[in-house]
Amino acid sequence: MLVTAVSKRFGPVTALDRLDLRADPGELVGFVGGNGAGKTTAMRVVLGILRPDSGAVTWGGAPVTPADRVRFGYLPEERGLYPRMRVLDHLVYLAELHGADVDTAHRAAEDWVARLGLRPHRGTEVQRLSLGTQQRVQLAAALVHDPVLLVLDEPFSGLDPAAVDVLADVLRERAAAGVPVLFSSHQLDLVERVCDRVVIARAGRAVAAGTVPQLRAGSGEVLVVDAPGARPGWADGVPGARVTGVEGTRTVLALAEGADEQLVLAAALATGPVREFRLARPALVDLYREVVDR
Ligand SMILES: Nc1ncnc2c1ncn2[C@@H]1O[C@H](COP(=O)(O)OP(=O)(O)OP(=O)(O)O)[C@@H](O)[C@H]1O
Repeated sequence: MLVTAVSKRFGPVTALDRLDLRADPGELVGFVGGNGAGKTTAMRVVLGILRPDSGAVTWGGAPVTPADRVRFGYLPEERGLYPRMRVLDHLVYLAELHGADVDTAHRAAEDWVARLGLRPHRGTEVQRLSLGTQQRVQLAAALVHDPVLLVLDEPFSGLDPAAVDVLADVLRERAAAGVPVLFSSHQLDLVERVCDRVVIARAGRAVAAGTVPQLRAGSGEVLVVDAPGARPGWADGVPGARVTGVEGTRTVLALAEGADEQLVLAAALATGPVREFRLARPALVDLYREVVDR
């Protein structure tokens, strides 16, 4: 699946600005970006729900057709299940809607019910389920017709840790089976853990794309300092050190070429006890901040 230079405006708002995006067969791609960066709009364009103002979406080298799209799996942002339908019936119905025969639809629905931990709920009306359980049903709905492409808008949101692990396994497995998988998420640690490649969007453009090691290229190591007594700005005077992130009592700093980390340590110790002081490779969240805040 290839998105080339797609633009989309809503009145005065430019949601997509010559966006490039691709997910190749067998690839698990994480699509990240701040609120309003254009992720949902891009996915809707891929699914044909929105028509782009310009640019192209291709599948297997040709413009995407409605027949292709029937075989795509989509988890929309506005979750859309029939509240009164029972879980298993709902999944069977959706599989049939996508062209599966009755037996295949039943088998697939039962398989996904089991896989996503929905067995106790198979006869329950969707509206009676907890939000996270509804989310599992919605995921099963995106998967039940054995899609050739998966496009998932924040599939991990609302899931408990066990369900996160199951879904991560499912997505990796689908990718290993040759399906291109594209999903959006704000959980950057998760994206870093599971994805082959990451695309970072800002203001409707892909501002960085690649594997996490590729995104790291050119940015040196970072210093992680945990100084619980430090006040904001504690590292301001240290030559060559720049704060790139703060998480709780931890500060992440980028060091310029030749900067002396011992000066950072001295500045940290001047604020009180230091519980952690280490050089690390930047995590995706650090790279993200670099790219998005730049
Ligand atoms: N139907 C619409 N009408 C008008 N503006 C829209 C519409 N859909 C999206 N937008 C605008 O387009 C921009 C991109 O929105 P989009 O939902 O694609 O971002 P996103 O990256 O998915 O954000 P989030 O992480 O908050 O879900 C935003 O400024 C949004 O307000």
